[in-house]
Amino acid sequence: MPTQLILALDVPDRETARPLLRQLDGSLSWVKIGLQMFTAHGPDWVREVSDMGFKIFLDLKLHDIPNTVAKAVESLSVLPIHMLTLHTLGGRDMMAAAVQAQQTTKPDLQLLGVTVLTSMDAAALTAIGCGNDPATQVSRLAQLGIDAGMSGFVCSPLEVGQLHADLPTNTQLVTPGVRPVGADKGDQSRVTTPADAARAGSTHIVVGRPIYKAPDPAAAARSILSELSLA
Ligand SMILES: O=c1ccn([C@@H]2O[C@H](COP(=O)(O)O)[C@@H](O)[C@H]2O)c(=O)[nH]1
Repeated sequence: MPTQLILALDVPDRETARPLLRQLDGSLSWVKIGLQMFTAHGPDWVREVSDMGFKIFLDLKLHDIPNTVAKAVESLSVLPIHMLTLHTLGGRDMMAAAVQAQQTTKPDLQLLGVTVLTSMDAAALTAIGCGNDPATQVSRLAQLGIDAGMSGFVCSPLEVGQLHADLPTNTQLVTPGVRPVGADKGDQSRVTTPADAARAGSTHIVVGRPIYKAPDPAAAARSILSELSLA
């Protein structure tokens, strides 16, 4: 399966998002709804984007005690979503409780564990008391997630090769931290190009600002898709 492109739709409101989605309809299958739009517009927005024909990656990065996360997964299971994130840092029991809730309520939902945020570099990990470099920490958290029954992970494309080698072959490896050559990195630290992410084995790449801030978002998306198809 070729690497899929997911648009991170981090815009302030529906009035901004709707025309963007209409422009991108036809070239894109996946839209990521994250904290900004979900806190503003909630489940109704998820249903609206799904009704437009997009597959939904709901990126809420759940992180709480096991019972609370499991109940949140149950509540979210009524929504038309295909992927949902939680933080692997919540630990094995939290992930296992989430997996159990997902299997009972929505067996086709992919639960993805966020490993080390792509905005963090080695110094940022040291500052929170983690002695591992990002690659070692990503591998450790992903292995914990596999033990808990998780179906995939969010990491930087820089770690995908190692995870590919270490994890079961059907593991979804979803990578933000992707920038076309010359694009502004913004607050991202661990980045590569779409082509390099595809060659490393990302199953999906997540791209936001380089598309929705581009003068022509549809052209920006087409260019990334073409880069993925040639990789
Ligand atoms: O480690 C992570 C986890 C999630 N994200 C999300 O991906 C997008 C990236 O947007 P860009 O504008 O392309 O930087 C954004 O929604 C993040 O919340 C991430 O970047 N890193």
